[in-house]
Amino acid sequence: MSRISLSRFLIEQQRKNNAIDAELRLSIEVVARACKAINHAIRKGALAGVLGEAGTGNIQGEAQKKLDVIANEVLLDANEWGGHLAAIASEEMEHPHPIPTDYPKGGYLLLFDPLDGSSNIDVNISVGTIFSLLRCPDGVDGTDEKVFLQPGTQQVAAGYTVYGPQTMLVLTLGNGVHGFTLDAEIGSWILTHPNMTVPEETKEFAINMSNMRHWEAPVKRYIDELLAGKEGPRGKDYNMRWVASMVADVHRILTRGGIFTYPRDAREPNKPGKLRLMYEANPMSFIIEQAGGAATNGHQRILDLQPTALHERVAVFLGSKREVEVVTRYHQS
Ligand SMILES: O=P(O)(O)OC[C@H]1O[C@](O)(COP(=O)(O)O)[C@@H](O)[C@@H]1O
Ligand SMILES: [Mg+2]
Ligand SMILES: [Mg+2]
Repeated sequence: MSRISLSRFLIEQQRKNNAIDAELRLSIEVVARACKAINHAIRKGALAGVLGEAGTGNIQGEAQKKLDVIANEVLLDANEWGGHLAAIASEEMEHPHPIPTDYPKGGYLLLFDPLDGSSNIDVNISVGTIFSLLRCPDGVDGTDEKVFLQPGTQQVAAGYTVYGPQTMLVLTLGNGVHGFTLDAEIGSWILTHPNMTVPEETKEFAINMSNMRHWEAPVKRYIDELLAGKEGPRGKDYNMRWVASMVADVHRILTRGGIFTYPRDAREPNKPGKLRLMYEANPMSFIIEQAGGAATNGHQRILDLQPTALHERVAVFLGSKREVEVVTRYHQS
């Protein structure tokens, strides 16, 4: 049986399905290539001296790990000369990054979380990269932050890489979700999980339970009911998993169903959640919806939210449709 590489898959999407143009295809290829280099650094770990703190902080006030900085640089470096982009935005940079004047430019905006789940790097647990692509309107300066502030419905592609027991890249171009496994010996992403779907029903949830005392009433009610199991109002026993890498938790949900939640809580009342809308919640919501699931902030569909800032935060409930519907309903009553 012939194997379908990411490159062949993307060419087919361009030529047969007209789902993407050449610029978008090349931009996705460049992101995927950079993720191979990040994978290489992660796999080397202590041998390459890449573990531990960088000794710096990002714009969000979070301490950066060495690999946060390395992954950001790898993605920037690859995409500024090889991508067909108008500008790049990252979790690790306060403002959009311009494409140098003498480099080729294009009509797309790339956003990424270069390393997701960075608290897990030093303990050898799965981490990931998340990315999102938007169009940059003609004649508009891509480095103007406002150009990035488009609702998630405007994404033309989104994906993530999970650096786990296998390295996988999961991608949507708005016509389904497809998973590619890195064949490290030949350096190719191979289509191994075509048409991934999230089952509508689930018995598995993901939340950081240690924050329970800070949750709002609808979240507390929802989780209490899951914990009550067969004897409770939901009438079944639920299992819980929390990797603390959104990428790994979402990948599990794409593979076998479940609900992932990172609600708003009372620890930092002025922040509507921990996760970032533009390069965490939006790409993951696009993927989950394309796989038949749902994603809300408890009140509204995440993809419909109008962003107001590049590093804006948002509450996240995503995964199996029925569960997302229940917790969203509880926020409305
Ligand atoms: O440590 P907590 O509060 O459970 O948060 C875990 C969440 O934070 C994150 O690690 C945030 O991502 P970054 O590592 O990119 O900042 C998510 O991947 C994960 O779901
Ligand atoms: Mg993250
Ligand atoms: Mg990160």
